[in-house]
Amino acid sequence: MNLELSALTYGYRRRRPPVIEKLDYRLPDGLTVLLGPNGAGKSTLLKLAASALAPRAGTVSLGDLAYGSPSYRRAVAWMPQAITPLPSLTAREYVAYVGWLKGMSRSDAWARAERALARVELADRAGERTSRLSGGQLRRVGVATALVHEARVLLLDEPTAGMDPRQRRVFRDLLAALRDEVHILVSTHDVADLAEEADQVTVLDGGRVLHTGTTDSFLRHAPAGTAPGRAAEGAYTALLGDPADA
Ligand SMILES: Nc1ncnc2c1ncn2[C@@H]1O[C@H](COP(=O)(O)OP(=O)(O)OP(=O)(O)O)[C@@H](O)[C@H]1O
Repeated sequence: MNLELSALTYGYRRRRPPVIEKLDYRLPDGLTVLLGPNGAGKSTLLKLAASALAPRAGTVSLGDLAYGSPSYRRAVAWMPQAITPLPSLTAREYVAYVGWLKGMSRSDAWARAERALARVELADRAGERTSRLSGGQLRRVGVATALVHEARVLLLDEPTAGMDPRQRRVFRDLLAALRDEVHILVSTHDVADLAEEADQVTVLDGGRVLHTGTTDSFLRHAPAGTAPGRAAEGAYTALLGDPADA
């Protein structure tokens, strides 16, 4: 059961051209990285997929779940760019609260919050107030909120932005460990960091899918002679054109 967008169109302002126009996209299995320049429409696409925005036209489907229904929202977890901590709640309370909001019983949510925090390696911080966690830890709490209600699709908007290299490593390992259980779509500007580890790479530009396919097929766009370790950047630049011309 894969998330599927068909002829999806969305614009923030009626009189302006849409930001996303007639977009067809099927989220593959595993870990997919969503790349694209500023303003390409990555966040908008993730919000539409999460049913946080209502499309102007087109459809979003996930099996037979009704788009935007409580069961759809339980199956699809979305982590926006900025996670606001609820200062008075501990990490465990926060994760359990999200589970409860998604329709779980209090006791279930509480028990699974513990497990979800262990999965993101934050069991030892479960009793810490969210306001005292670092940005990277807060994003791992965000992933735990998806695991608590056993989402099938995880939509992550620039989760590694602002993380130091060690935090990024922890986060990459976490996504790699989850890729067999959930379909993950993660937007990022860390081209080199995430793209080479992904199963699939999708490049969005001007609200259109410029490329989608396996990581190997993406990396093949790198010009011949690209230095080892620069393949992802080379492929990205080749697909989008030289930044000096942008
Ligand atoms: N709330 C909003 N109101 C009006 N226009 C918006 C709004 N949010 C986004 N846009 C516009 O929609 C377009 C796509 O924005 P979006 O945030 O989806 O791009 P993005 O690829 O995620 O960019 P970035 O990499 O900078 O986060 C941009 O032109 C942006 O200015």
